[in-house]
Amino acid sequence: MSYTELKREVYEANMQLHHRNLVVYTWGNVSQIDRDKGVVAIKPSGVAYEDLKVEDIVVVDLENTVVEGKMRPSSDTKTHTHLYRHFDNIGGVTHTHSTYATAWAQAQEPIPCLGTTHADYAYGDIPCTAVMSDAQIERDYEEETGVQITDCFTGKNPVETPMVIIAGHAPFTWGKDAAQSVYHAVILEEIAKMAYLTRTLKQSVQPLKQGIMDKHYLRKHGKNAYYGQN
Ligand SMILES: O=C(CO)[C@@H](O)[C@H](O)COP(=O)(O)O
Repeated sequence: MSYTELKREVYEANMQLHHRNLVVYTWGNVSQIDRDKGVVAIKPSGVAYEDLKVEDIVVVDLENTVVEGKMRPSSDTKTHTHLYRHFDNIGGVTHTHSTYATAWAQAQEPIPCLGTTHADYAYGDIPCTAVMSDAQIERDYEEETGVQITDCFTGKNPVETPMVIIAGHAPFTWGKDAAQSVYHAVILEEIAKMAYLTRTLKQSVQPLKQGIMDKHYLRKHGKNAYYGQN
């Protein structure tokens, strides 16, 4: 894929965030990787979606060096590239401050699987990262945000749960490309809203039984969550 095609796909995905009302003003960003070229196209920092143009999309390498583009890449670039370096089966990453997912992130609580809608898209809780240490914040907040995400996915498959909430911050989602990472961001916001409303209706409601989660996982992935059998 040429840089032009990559930038076009990333531009369209960012505009989907805006059209789906998942972002306000300049919040959030979407990227996509071209693994053959070893580059990532990402939204420029501080640009309102209404003003965004395809040519504004910035191309960086996996060490965050700009290889094409006049604008500064998103302030979250290091988080995106960290995920691409550690999750080798993802092609697109989205970050938003969508209201309900961000509320769960600010509460520093994982989103429990309270219904089959959730079970269709994520296996078990949607994880919340651990609170970052002062040393991590001092070192490099954006890079350490990526570390917090990959740490909380130790032993978990990022394809089975393509979403996470960052304690005290907001959500990140991913997928096979930028468009699918945005799709997962839309789904996450709906799941977060349903979970919040469910808990508001009945605080003591329990998560789905494992058997139901397994059935939904089997239907979606064609294998048992635990046993990996087809
Ligand atoms: O999380 C944050 C700020 O808390 C950022 O994601 C902003 O929401 C967007 O930053 P840029 O991509 O414009 O640098």
